Amino acid sequence: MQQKWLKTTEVEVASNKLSFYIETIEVNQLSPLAFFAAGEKDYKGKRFFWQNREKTLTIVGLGQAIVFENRGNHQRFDEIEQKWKELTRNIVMEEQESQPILFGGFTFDPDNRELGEWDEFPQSYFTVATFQLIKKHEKTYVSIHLITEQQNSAALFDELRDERDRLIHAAQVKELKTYEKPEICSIHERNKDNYFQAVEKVTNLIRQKEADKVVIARSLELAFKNQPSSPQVIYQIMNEQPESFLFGLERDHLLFFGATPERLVKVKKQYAYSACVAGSIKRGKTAEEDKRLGEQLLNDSKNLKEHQYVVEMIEKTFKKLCEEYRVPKRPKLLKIRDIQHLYTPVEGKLYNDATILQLVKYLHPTPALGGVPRNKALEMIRKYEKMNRGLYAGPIGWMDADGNGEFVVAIRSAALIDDKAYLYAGGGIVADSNPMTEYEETLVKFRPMLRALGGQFNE
Ligand SMILES: C=C(O[C@H]1C=CC=C(C(=O)O)[C@@H]1O)C(=O)O
Ligand SMILES: [Mg+2]
Repeated sequence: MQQKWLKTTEVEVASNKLSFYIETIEVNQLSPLAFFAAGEKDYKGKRFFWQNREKTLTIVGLGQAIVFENRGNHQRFDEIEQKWKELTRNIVMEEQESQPILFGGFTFDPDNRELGEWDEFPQSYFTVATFQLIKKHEKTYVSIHLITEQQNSAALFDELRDERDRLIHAAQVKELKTYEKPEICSIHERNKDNYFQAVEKVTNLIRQKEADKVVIARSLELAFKNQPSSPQVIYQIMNEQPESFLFGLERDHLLFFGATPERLVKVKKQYAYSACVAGSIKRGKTAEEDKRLGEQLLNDSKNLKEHQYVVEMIEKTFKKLCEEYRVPKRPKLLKIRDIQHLYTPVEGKLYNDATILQLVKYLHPTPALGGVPRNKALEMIRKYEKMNRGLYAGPIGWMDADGNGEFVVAIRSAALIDDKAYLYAGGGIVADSNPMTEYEETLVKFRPMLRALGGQFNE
């Protein structure tokens, strides 16, 4: 096994008896998915996977050095921020190749009371992995994280080194493994009638000026012949959705995974980057038709309105948190495998004390997932949608000890629980929405997950 030892660090955790031990090595040629799969037996339910859209950063976590969970409604962003700061305050990591990463997600709406597949899930769920792989610009680092009260942990740390070497070896053996698609035995459109009623009701309320925009979603339930595995489905989205951000987050029996085109916010050295992604049309079957559909979308007043609400809200947030920022005047097209969207990137230089989790707190939910006005829209979603979104449409992502990180909006996503999967998709309802068109838009938005899970539809 070729590897280069980089650094072992021990830090005292502020205002606590804990110590945080970190050791990082650089390894040659290691497939992140194979490393994830190497944890199938011992770390299932305690793993995560992340890949950015540019494919310059992949992060895999196996095991949990620490878990931050929050079941309360409010302050959940501040609470995670404070816990992470406390844990990392004494870590000096500037310019390190590989840092400890806090990875996890926030549910869409902590005030939603609908029962279902998310009953066990906390409102925020973040972990630092025991074994963390980072692949950054073709270099791969594997770190061990141990957070413990124990004074003498040398023997324990040696065991972790052996375990790390075992995992790396197992991943190298499995490097080129391919996975079949799962076999579906039934697909059920849950609450389909309710969805049509909700869209109609909300459209009417918008026409009566009760709100400007509300995003209504629905879900599909799939049952499989055999229980699919997490590496099996992540493998599919890696092959099929190269233009999207990919994520997978396990907690006990649940894997939440997806391929989203929508960045909520990225922070790098005090610069913040967000994106307004809202307004949709399908891809064309030929280059010509695709171009025509794109032009149609760029000039469609209903979709432009859907989009504009998002731009206004993100711009307002950047104005508050940035000393300078830039918002293009007109949207562009963002084309991914199944769909094209209106897209406006936003960037700015943060005031010194602004943090990524503050941005997440202010931005979530943008009107691409919630609506305008925000609280009114959330009330209507709770009242008419009649499902619990769980992590769907919530912020999911990572941050490091220096405050850099990236969160995406967890759409084009599904929860896999044993031999069932729940897929989610929604769309922005405005005054001139039509229920059938919105329904058809959700069908297109289900495609990425449906395809990955072995579903059939006419391409
Ligand atoms: C709510 C979803 O998409 C949002 C993001 C992009 C375009 C959207 C739209 O055109 O309605 C939605 O606002 C979803 O995919 O489930
Ligand atoms: Mg739409």
